[in-house]
Amino acid sequence: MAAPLAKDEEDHKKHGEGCSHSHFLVVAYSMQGHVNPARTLAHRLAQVSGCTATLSIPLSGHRRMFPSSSDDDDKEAAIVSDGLISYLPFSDGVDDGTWPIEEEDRARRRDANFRTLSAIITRLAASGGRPPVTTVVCTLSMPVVGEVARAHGLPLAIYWIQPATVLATYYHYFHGHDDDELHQLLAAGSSSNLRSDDDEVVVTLPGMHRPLRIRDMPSFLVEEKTQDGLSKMILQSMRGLFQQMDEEKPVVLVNTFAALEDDVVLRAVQPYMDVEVFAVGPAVPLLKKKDDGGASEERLAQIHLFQHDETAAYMEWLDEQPEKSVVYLSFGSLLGYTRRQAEEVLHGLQASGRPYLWVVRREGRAEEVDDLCRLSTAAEKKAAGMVVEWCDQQRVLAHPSVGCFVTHCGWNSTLEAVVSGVPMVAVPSWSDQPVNAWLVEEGWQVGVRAERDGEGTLTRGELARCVELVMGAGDKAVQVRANASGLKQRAREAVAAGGPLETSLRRFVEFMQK
Ligand SMILES: O=c1ccn([C@@H]2O[C@H](COP(=O)(O)OP(=O)(O)O[C@H]3O[C@H](CO)[C@@H](O)[C@H](O)[C@H]3O)[C@@H](O)[C@H]2O)c(=O)[nH]1
Repeated sequence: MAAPLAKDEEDHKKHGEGCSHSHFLVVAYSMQGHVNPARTLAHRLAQVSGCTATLSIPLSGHRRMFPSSSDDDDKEAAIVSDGLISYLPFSDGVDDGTWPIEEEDRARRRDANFRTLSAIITRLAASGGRPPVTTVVCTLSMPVVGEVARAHGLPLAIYWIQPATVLATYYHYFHGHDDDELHQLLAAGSSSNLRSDDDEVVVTLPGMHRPLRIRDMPSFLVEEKTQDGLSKMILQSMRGLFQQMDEEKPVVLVNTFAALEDDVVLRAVQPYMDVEVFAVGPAVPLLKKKDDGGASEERLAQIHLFQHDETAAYMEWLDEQPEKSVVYLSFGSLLGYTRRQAEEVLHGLQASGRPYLWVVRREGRAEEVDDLCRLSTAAEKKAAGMVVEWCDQQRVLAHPSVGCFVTHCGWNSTLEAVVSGVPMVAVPSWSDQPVNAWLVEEGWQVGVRAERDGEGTLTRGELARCVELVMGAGDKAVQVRANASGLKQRAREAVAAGGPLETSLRRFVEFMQK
């Protein structure tokens, strides 16, 4: 997918030098859950008339996306294009995908990130074929991106790639006073007489009409006193992001759409945050199918940061399964399995009596889990299920044989299931996932939340019970499936040509041109 005539160059020529042209530099971390929505946003912006977009992620991830791209340290990275947007990496000077722990290392890498991101803006301004960058879009919290934008005198937009409900929760948490209801609840939750699974203890955040329980809150807030180093670091960086929003008032783009969270954006976010908020989701490219009707978007091949299990022939296997019969299970791109959890999942899937497709990434897999996966893929089990290391999840969820998604409720996975109308069994783990599970179960009623046991494991019995609850013949299952297909329809209306997503993106572009 190497360089030359890209749509953005053509566009630039077409619009001529004097004409107002927007070039969005979208910056994201090298994580699948960040790259996917960032790339989709960049693609959609590039399709707005007079717009160009470039996606920039750390070099470590860029190399995984484009294995054949230049790897020579002395040379400038080649600009890659997929015909719609360009890709140019930035570098932390180490480029091995690790996170810096030591203060000194962190400062060094931050300097390198600043220099190389800044160089991208300079380079794009100098390259004749492309218009200069006019807006920098930063995915969640990346403080250095704001600094670079400031240094170049460019406006910054924050791209919130989680639900508006999570945005509202953090906002009210960081803006709470000591006597604030939310703070009292969380403080009480971490003391001995209240447990985080206590259903009686609820809080209604300003502007939200449904109450949240402690267990529905983002994990970083609930565990503030007990959390590990990584969670502390993430909460700290979220705090910084909200401070930045208070001080600089950047535009905020949210990966959501009206049918999911209109009331939250209007009542719990917009009146409090005092910034322009644009709903630009769902950031899930639609697969073009014959019966897609109004959906005009064509999906460019998904880019994966993980080795794609091409040999597993899982799509062919899905073709052989009856309609809506398969349980698809994946816990996203970050979580791993303990031996016990893998055993419980395997037996739970088998006990469900339905065909299953299970993703167990090699990375983060306990060694002993390997045998289990071999066991599950052995010939005699093949009719029952398949285990793959990584799949094209968006294609899997769009496959007619898939009847249920057992998910950790990463926001991308959740939206992908919504867009495909697949009912969910929610097994949230950390970060925004408990909130997302609450939206699935209580908000839109398109799935059920599974309970973990005292050790935090999803047991085989619970898994089989929940799968039956959404795939079986009971009233609840029938209702959940009807809701899921209704929401799919509304997601399609949101992204249809001339629909609310297009309007919102155009309004955002116009706002940035003022
Ligand atoms: O075999 C697989 C498994 C996953 N995916 C894709 O990987 C992405 C995973 O994203 P997500 O579902 O959001 O999960 P995480 O990778 O865990 O994402 C992190 O980032 C998200 C966005 O901030 C948060 O919502 C999550 O809680 C956080 O864990 C999705 O687009 C999937 O389609 C594949 O393509 N193939």
